[in-house]
Amino acid sequence: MSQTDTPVSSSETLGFQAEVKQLLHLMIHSLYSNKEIFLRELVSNASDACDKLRFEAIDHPELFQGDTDLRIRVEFDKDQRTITISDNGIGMTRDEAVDHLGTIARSGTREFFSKLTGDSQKDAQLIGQFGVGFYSAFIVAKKVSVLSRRAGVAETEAVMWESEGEGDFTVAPVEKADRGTSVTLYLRDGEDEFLNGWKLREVLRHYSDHISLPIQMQKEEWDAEKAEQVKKNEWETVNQASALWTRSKSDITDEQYKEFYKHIAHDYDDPLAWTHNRVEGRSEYTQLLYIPKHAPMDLWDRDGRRGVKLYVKRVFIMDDAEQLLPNYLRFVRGVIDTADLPLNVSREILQESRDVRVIREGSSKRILSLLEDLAENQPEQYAEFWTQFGQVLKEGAGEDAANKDRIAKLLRFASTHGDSAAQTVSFADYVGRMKEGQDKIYYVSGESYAAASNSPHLEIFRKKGLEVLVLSDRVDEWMLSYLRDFEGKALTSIAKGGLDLDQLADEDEKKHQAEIAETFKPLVERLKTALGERVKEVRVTGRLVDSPACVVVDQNELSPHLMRMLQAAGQAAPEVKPILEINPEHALIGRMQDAPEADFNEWALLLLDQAMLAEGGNLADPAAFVKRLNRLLLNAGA
Ligand SMILES: Nc1ncnc2c1ncn2[C@@H]1O[C@H](COP(=O)(O)OP(=O)(O)OP(=O)(O)O)[C@@H](O)[C@H]1O
Repeated sequence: MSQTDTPVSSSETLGFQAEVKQLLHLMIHSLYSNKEIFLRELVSNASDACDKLRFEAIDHPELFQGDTDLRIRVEFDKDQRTITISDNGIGMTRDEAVDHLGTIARSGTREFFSKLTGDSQKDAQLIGQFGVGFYSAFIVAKKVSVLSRRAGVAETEAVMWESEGEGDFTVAPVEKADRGTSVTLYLRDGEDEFLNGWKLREVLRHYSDHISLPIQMQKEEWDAEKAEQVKKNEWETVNQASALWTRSKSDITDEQYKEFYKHIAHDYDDPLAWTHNRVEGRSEYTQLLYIPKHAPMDLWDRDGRRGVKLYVKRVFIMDDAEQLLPNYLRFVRGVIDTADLPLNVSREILQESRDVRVIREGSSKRILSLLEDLAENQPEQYAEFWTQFGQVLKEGAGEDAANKDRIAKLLRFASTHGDSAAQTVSFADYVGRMKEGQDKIYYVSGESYAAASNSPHLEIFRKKGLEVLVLSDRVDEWMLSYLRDFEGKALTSIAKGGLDLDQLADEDEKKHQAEIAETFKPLVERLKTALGERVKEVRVTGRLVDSPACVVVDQNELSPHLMRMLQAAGQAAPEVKPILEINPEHALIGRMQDAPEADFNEWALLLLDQAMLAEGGNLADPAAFVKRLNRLLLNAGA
């Protein structure tokens, strides 16, 4: 080997960030049954380091210093009981080693640690979602040494980072003849199975075959005299060493697709589905896109990591290329490799490029097709997808006008049909169950499933057996402002006034309603006087069965739920006065009519307040409500 590790000055001992200590502990205890993944993680880092160098060298070719054959090497030493993974990639300076190997800079770190339960089985699952990375070396190693020299810096400015994976690590300046990083693992007792060329090759082929760079090991030959494999002074490549996405689909096994996903997505779990296509013609690009099984920790983080890596003619250009997919598909992970962009493309150029627009449209369509296929042919998988990413996909109804109709078909909702909070009903299911004469898709919205599904507005729908979609995700109201109908059937809130159920009522019912309205006119007038400015209108309704009253707003006004959301977000929302609708058939309304004039005002206010509460609203003066309620209860008992 051409590298030395003679310290040229004293070393420094530094402490790990608290989370690193926790992660190390967790990893060693929970991933023990799958320990060979350390090799995948270290090879993956080596490959990323080479990609980074190749990218920096586009503008600074001198960084190569004549050595352009990027490769990864894996060696083992039976006597020392070590395994070394080395690369001639970008390398690290002292500060980079301290930052990258002593802390966890990833977004979502805090959420991750707050979710840990102490139950190692559950935590092992979580750690998979978090991605394990470099620290997985400590699953098999009692000590890890990282010798690294950043491309472009002097031989004397290399760094030696060492740790036993307890609370701290040391860094010392050293010399290193060539650029890149060597990670040496001093194996724990009992891990000798990895000190074997055959075993290492097997693990590499299994987990790292998709790596596009050559992974080399020393050739070995059987020595009959010694009766053992003897290493030769020659390197051989043990993987296919071609970028996976450039291979033809028929040459790639599912296992290879899955391993590649784990490499690029930093996920420990298999993906849910993927799509791999080469587009030729006016624009030329290859896409290999995956849908993960779990939502990443930073899905709702504005600065969260996006998942698509951009390559130009096989050269890695950037992670996180957010222009390649619309925001509502931010959960997709994968690679897009294009021949249409220059190697020195910047994020700014990406933003304006027509070619990028074409890729984005093409990729969105591919993902939507993949989802349609899942929904159609693997409904259980689709349900899994929906639980994890449904809320994000709903954003698409507003964000992607061109694909709005396709997205609408992919949406799933809770509904009164199944009376369950599970979002499993599509618009098509709903339309298929519509009653004769029904031309609208009805929905009710609220802060939670419980609040929405207990809304008094639902009573008449339940009575008539009309299905209503129950919407309670934060994004729903926003989505509804873009999605007004589905295949010509208007999406209609049942909490808005002017609900036209007439077409579904028979003649007798209509007559009955008209008579009642007439009979109760005087009561309505009294209520209007009593409530004054508090309400926009008071009227008799046929939509209630069990409740005495409810509040509604006009069709073109903001729903009370949306208004509360706007207020909670600190936005100015116009004041909307409610319309109070009363159920003349309710016993309480009968009681009111007979109440002495002095009590009538109290009853009126109580009726309005309880209708507001039932609908999920807040009362301006809750204490007054309680006092009034108690007084009337006492009177009733008297
Ligand atoms: N061989 C290497 N060459 C250069 N830098 C490296 C190498 N290995 C690790 N690093 C640096 O250390 C950082 C931390 O590595 P680590 O594997 O823990 O996390 P990651 O690769 O960013 O993400 P993940 O944990 O999901 O794999 C890397 O992002 C990189 O900057």
